[in-house]
Amino acid sequence: MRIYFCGSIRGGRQDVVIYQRIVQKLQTYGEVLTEHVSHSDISEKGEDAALDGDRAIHDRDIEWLMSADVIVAEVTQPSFGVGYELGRAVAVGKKILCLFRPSSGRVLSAMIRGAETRSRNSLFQVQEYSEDEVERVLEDFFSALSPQDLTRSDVVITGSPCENMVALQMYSTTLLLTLLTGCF
Ligand SMILES: O=c1[nH]c(=O)n([C@H]2C[C@H](O)[C@@H](COP(=O)(O)O)O2)cc1CO
Repeated sequence: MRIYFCGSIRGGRQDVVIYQRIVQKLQTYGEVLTEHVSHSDISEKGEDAALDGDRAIHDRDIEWLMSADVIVAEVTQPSFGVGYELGRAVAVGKKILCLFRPSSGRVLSAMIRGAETRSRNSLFQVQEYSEDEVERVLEDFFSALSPQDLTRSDVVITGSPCENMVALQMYSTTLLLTLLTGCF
């Protein structure tokens, strides 16, 4: 399983110790693409972007994000980058878990809390937790994952299989007619 972990960098590094615990636990389930987010030698200045500056970080991370099976984000420390990553992940229908600690005294953005869908197989979940229960919260999340959750597709198909079949047939017929009329 490919896991993309989101955590604040330029938004503030106060929670780096909890990021380390999360990444360590995530590594028992699969490959954590963004392990560096938990490294204590990365400061609020961000990675040493020797390669090609911020564009290289952005393009690399978006490529990882799109290839990930599941996204786990620690959202207690507000971060533009994490918010952006979550928005891009929602747009392509990724399975997302957001972790928030109410003990921080912060109030989570409505654009994160309000994105939660409450159906049984919800793609976007917000989980409140306290530090001592972080491993258990992750265990519960991963043990409830179903194969359907693990989509790597960039295309979100919203219709029922039957509706999609009808749409495909109509599309093929239109294409055929266009080709035929183009020939005469
Ligand atoms: O140096 C970096 N490396 C990097 O991978 N990121 C990505 C991963 C994090 O989940 C997210 C953090 O965003 P921000 O720096 O705005 O807090 O952005 C962000 C930065 C710096 O903005």
